[in-house]
Amino acid sequence: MIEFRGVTKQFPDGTVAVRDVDIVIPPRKTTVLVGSSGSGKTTLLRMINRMVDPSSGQVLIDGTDVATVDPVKLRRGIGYVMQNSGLLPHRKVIDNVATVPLLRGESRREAHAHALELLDTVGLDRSLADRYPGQLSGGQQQRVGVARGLAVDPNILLMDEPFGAVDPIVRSELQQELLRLQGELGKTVVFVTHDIEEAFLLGDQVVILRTGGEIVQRGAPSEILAAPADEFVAGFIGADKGRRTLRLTEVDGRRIVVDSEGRPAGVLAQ
Ligand SMILES: Nc1ncnc2c1ncn2[C@@H]1O[C@H](COP(=O)(O)OP(=O)(O)OP(=O)(O)O)[C@@H](O)[C@H]1O
Repeated sequence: MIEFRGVTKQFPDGTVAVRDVDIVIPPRKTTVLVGSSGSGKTTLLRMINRMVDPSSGQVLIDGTDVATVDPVKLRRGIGYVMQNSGLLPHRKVIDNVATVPLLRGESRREAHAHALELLDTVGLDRSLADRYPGQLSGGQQQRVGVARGLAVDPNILLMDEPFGAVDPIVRSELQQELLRLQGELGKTVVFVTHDIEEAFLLGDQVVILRTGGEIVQRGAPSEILAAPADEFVAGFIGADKGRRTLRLTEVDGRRIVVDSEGRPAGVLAQ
């Protein structure tokens, strides 16, 4: 479990990115932080692996304050997947995936065997292992990014707008792939997006933030859809515009999110 307790982050120039945030992130579930640009999502995510330290308050992982853990050690146990995949362009796919296992002391042979298995896990053909990132499509690069995030066999996977830079069809494939993976692996996933539909599709818990890093509402997608906390949330989910108004419906016992024209936007996991 990850817990934010009264966390505030003020940068040296005076910008308050996050203000007095409390969040409980349950294990083996996906929590999505969603909000408009500048609402503090990335700052919150980076406080989990100490790429950013809070100005006040605490971030705890399984009861331990991360401030007491060596950042390098901490990061080796937490997968991190970012937008544009963050791959090293001059290193082959296999070496990108094997980087952290090598740092952790696995032999080259072990790390490469492990990396090939991870390509299978994320649905990539092993024949791509010897290519360089620039020789892959955007969607393939993102899958390699996910494989690299999983390479340390982390309990926690942090994902910062990982599907933001690909076209809608590939994005939808990657979302489905993440749902499949999560069903198999059961990691504690913390996922950042500014896309509310993506948040409702992927999140067991959705945390909606507004500028200044304040939480406006948190809950299961069905709870937020059923009772938006205020006009900001209603506006964010489109309920005030009659446009893309998301609502819940039930088909064959499954709860489906549909838009105002009845087009399915996603299926709720629970
Ligand atoms: N190193 C920094 N120094 C000063 N201000 C910063 C720094 N990093 C982030 N900020 C500011 O903190 C606020 C929150 O930024 P953050 O990147 O967490 O937002 P975000 O919700 O992830 O936005 P986006 O969706 O655009 O990535 C913004 O106003 C940003 O300009």
